[in-house]
Amino acid sequence: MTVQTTETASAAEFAGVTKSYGTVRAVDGLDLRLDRGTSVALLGPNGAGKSTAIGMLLGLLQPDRGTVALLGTTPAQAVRAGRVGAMPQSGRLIGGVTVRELLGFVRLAYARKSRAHAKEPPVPALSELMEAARITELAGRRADQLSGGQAQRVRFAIAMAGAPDLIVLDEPTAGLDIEARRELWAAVRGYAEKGGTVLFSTHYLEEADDHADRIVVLDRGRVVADGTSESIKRRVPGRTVSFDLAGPAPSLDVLPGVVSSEVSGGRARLHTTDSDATVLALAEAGCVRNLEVTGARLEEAFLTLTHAGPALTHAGGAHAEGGAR
Ligand SMILES: Nc1ncnc2c1ncn2[C@@H]1O[C@H](COP(=O)(O)OP(=O)(O)OP(=O)(O)O)[C@@H](O)[C@H]1O
Repeated sequence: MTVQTTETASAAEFAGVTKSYGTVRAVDGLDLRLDRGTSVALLGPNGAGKSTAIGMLLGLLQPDRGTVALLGTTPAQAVRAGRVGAMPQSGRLIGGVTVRELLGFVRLAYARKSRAHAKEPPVPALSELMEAARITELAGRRADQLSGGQAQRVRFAIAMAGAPDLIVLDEPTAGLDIEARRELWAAVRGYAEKGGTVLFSTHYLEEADDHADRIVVLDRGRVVADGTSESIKRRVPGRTVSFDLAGPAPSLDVLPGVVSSEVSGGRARLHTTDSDATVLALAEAGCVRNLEVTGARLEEAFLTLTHAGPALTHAGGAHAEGGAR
């Protein structure tokens, strides 16, 4: 039998976890194991149960059934020991202090704790923390007078202040512009590259594609897909044919193989189960330029796998790839 110490245990583990609010079952029999040193994206349409799962992982909510373990202990113990850093979806930064003062205060609280438990890793220096979160130039600014992107990076620095083994980010880039999103992800990547474990939820599918080693798709509280981005895309049969319309558009939906179509800004995108036949028919119609045939994108896979899409083809049938779950 393998003995799991807190050092060798998985980063997080849900076993048969269920949580309801009244008659709404937000999380429904969740089994999920997150390995250390990985970046995992939690995807799902609104109401899929992502925040509820994260709330239980952080010990903010108690499961009705099942167990949640965090770094080999209970969520409450791991959080109290500063071993997990969290960026919740909402929450204002306190007013009247500068970013440097706020971070200094949080860091000091962790440093005291770290001295009290000599085994824990030392907390990072303030300058190191600000550099890692890309907020050095904000040090003298009032914490309650920052833009959305700046405030998120400060929250990220707060999450990092205790040198955590795991960070949990609940929709970290919601409402941020492209530049602010890029800055935040650069900071998260820096943490992951040093071996940190990251769990994040997002509605931006390209963020999951770009920043996660593994994607877990939830729908109605259940796991409906689990694997790499590539493996999830492969679950959607067929391919996407895109082209610029060069002339009046034919009836795209009736072309051979086509199951759906959309036209936007003069460019058509067809989802087809027989790309060869579709392309031949388009060539005969002679109305296409800049033709491109690609596999399904994560967005198509997501829409197919969850009730957010028109077709509920696989819901309820969890599919795991690799690793222990
Ligand atoms: N405090 C609450 N009281 C009652 N119902 C709740 C509560 N919190 C969540 N729910 C319900 O539980 C379900 C799961 O919600 P949850 O917020 O976990 O989903 P989510 O995937 O995080 O959604 P979103 O992407 O919109 O943030 C939804 O049906 C939601 O309405």
